[in-house]
Amino acid sequence: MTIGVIGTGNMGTLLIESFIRSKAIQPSEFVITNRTLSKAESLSKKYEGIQVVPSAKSVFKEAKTIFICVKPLSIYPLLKEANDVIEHNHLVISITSPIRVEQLESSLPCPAARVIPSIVNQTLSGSTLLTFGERCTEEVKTSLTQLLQSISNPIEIEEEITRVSSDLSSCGPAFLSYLFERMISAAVSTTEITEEKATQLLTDMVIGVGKLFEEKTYTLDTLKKKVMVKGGVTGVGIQILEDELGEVFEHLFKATQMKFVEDHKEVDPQYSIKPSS
Ligand SMILES: NC(=O)C1=CN([C@@H]2O[C@H](COP(=O)(O)OP(=O)(O)OC[C@H]3O[C@@H](n4cnc5c(N)ncnc54)[C@H](O)[C@@H]3O)[C@@H](O)[C@H]2O)C=CC1
Ligand SMILES: O=C(O)[C@@H]1CCC=N1
Repeated sequence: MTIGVIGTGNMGTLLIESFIRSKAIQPSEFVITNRTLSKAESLSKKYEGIQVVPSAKSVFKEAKTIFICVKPLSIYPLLKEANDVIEHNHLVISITSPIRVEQLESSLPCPAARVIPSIVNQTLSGSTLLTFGERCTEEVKTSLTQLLQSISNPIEIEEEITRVSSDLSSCGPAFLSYLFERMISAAVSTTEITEEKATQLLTDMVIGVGKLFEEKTYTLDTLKKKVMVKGGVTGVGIQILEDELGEVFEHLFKATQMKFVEDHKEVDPQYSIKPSS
């Protein structure tokens, strides 16, 4: 199976390396390009066999299944530039949230899908958010889902829950890292613990909690109850969280929804189909 990747920044590189790590795709099955070609070339030096080509158009000539891993506004011009070599049996996969699959298919002669990855996919875990265009046949759906299963838990999502799903799955690692940093700095500023020791303890704890969830030992609620011994110290901490967190997460999800509307306002004029909501 030849897989094309256009754009080898953070996410393009992550997908290539994860598919290779999972052994789902051999380096020799990749045809890749990047605007700054040296970035793609450094990947082909790291993984012998990856083929680097000079343009998006060349990727479409060499591969039928193509991941487009560039910023939202760059997608439309890229598809237009490659237009005369895109055929009905290509499959175009975009990895960004503010472009709907209908918008992609409206500017293509072939099926399109959207796969929003997460930085955690590089550990061959976490979700990928999957949405199929109307032109995707059952065969296309099955083979793309199987491919994604090698690096993630593919979850099919409807357009309406795109932003919040990506907030949880793809932005979530950054949100949690921020919260963990705040926990560490508060621990350091209010007690005698060093930043190094606090970071070590928190990191070990997070890895352990992840493993407990992976082993399905506890749900969020049962884990919380197990630690919260009656009359104990955890309950005192949870009470502070309940009293003081306020509506911070409601505000967060509202703010990202508003940013999503702004992103669509920029991207939508490029496509003939406007979003329905
Ligand atoms: N960073 C993250 O955790 C996630 C990002 N995404 C989405 O992935 C997309 C890419 O994000 P990043 O990889 O972080 O960005 P990035 O800026 O690291 O990578 C984009 C790459 O595309 C290349 N590029 C741009 N136009 C090109 C063209 N016409 N032909 C060939 N290469 C071209 C650039 O040179 C750059 O290397 C964004 O739309 C983002 O929304 C999706 C899920 C998670
Ligand atoms: O398009 C998205 O939703 C992702 C989430 C993080 C960056 N881009």
